Amino acid sequence: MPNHVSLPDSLESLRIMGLPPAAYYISDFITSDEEQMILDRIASAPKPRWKQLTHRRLQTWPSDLVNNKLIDAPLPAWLEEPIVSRLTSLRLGPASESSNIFGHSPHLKPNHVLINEYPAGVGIMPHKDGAAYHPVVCTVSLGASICLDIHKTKDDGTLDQAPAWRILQEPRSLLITTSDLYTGYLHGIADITEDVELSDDTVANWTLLRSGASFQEGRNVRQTRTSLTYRDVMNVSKLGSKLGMFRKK
Ligand SMILES: O=C(O)CCC(=O)C(=O)O
Ligand SMILES: [Fe+2]
Repeated sequence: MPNHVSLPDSLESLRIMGLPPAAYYISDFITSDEEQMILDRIASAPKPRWKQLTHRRLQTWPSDLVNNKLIDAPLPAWLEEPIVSRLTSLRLGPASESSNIFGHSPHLKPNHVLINEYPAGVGIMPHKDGAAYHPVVCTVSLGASICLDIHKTKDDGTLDQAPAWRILQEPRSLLITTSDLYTGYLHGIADITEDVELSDDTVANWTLLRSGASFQEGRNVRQTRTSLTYRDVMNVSKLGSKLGMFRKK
């Protein structure tokens, strides 16, 4: 297992073809050591950090949004490095003047991380991420592989239950979804214990996988998979720091 990563000069070669614009997949974005370090930090977070839903749990860093607003606060060091500097080093095109993926976002880098833990058999309902975030979403997967389903809406506005595309996310990978794919479609994860019929024909990012061959008979038996979703919350309130100032007086 390599203990370093080599990132491409441009994301263009890692674009997931056949999807609406645009999504990119990097199979080896962090090392196994980095993956384990982050999983350890997540596991050692104080219990009140977890928000327990019916079937899964999550953490939000630096905090929950209130009315789509983030109270200004830094991310903890273990979520900032090495991931954020790697994310902001990724360029969309080959030219040196080409923008990095957060080059048009309000804070020029992600300021918020959602940590979702999915036990086998548990997913997330198809949804859109909504208006709070700049439309660039970076998802780092930890622990195990899982399929993300992309859904269309039907002409009457209701959800098309059958996914239009599937993206397979391996542990230590990065998936970037932007623009139309972010705003015009829904994404979700099925509540199943096994992803099946995985192949070049059914998985949009098959040729970009670390190891398509490891999914024997096209199957991925689900294990606990944790994701880090990095986004830039557009509206940031300085309220927290102002309160801090008042307290000092
Ligand atoms: O865990 C994932 O890959 C998706 C999470 C997600 O869609 C969300 O939290 O909005
Ligand atoms: Fe989402």
